[in-house]
Amino acid sequence: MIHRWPSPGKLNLFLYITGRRADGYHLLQTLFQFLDYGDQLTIEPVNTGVVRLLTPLPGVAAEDNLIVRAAELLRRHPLAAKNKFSRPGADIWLEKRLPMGGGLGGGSSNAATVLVALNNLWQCGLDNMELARLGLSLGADVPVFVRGRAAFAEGIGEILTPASPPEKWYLVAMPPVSVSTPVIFADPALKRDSPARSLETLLREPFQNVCEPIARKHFYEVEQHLSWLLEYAPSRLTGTGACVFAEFDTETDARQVLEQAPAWMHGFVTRGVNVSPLHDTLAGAN
Ligand SMILES: C[C@@](CO)(OP(=O)(O)O)[C@H](O)COP(=O)(O)OP(=O)(O)OC[C@H]1O[C@@H](n2ccc(N)nc2=O)[C@H](O)[C@@H]1O
Ligand SMILES: Nc1ncnc2c1ncn2[C@@H]1O[C@H](COP(=O)(O)OP(=O)(O)O)[C@@H](O)[C@H]1O
Repeated sequence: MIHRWPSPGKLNLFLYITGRRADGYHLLQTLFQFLDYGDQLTIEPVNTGVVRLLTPLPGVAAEDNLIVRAAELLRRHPLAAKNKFSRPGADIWLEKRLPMGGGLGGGSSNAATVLVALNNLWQCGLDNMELARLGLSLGADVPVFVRGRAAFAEGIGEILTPASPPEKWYLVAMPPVSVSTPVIFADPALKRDSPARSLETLLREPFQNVCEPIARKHFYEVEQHLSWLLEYAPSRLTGTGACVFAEFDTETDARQVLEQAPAWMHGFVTRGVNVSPLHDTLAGAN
């Protein structure tokens, strides 16, 4: 049986850095919301003991692909041995819509979708907490996608408090550059001393992303896209970039601005959602 699973994008509605851990990782305070837009994974569970990704991503070796790494992690988990297949394996196809290095969390979301979907299809019986813990070893943003609730994240992204920000409409613009997260985090000018504040306080203040001035400085395309959007609506960088988003109260308003966009700007309009489309699918599968 072949199954289709959504792998949604995310936005960081705000992002502050409050310090660093001893290992150099940055301590964040960020608000995650999902997008009703993203990649699609088609998964066929098979009893071969082999995980295959049949749609390679240019520039990413299969063994480095977060889809394969997530599936292997679950396959080797002691509890996965108890699953319905004697030799759990999977054939996986990816329809990629989220730009890589876009700050929309595509790779992390792909990993989370594989963990949640294969846990269901192989009937491993791991709970979301255990899947999120497994996911954290693949990337800081995997746990929020596994848990599937909009959340205020602290630590390096793994301390999650569910949140319910307004579900606005967004015009997400995709500058044609891939921003590597370490490039932004390595810049000495990055503001790393924001005071740690409560979610209530942060929700009352104007939302900011401290990575934005760094991404604008390093990448002309980010500067160009953000400057254009700011003429029409409140707009910010997501994550460490490259994507930027403008927020609107209605879909019509967002679409009107996209229609006026210059030829060099590519983007899409979608709604922010506080429950991940992945979890809507999971609820339907059970
Ligand atoms: C900062 C965020 C906000 O969403 O940026 P985006 O990647 O979404 O743009 C993410 O948490 C990023 O998560 P992710 O992209 O998975 O980063 P990882 O692969 O875990 O880490 C890549 C590298 O970034 C640096 N890094 C990452 C996360 C963090 N809190 N502090 C760091 O200093 C480390 O040098 C690490 O080796
Ligand atoms: N399945 C995958 N989808 C996207 N990127 C992946 C995947 N597997 C590994 N990667 C690597 O992870 C990097 C970050 O990708 P992505 O999560 O899309 O960006 P971001 O973290 O900026 O949102 C990519 O540049 C790529 O090298």
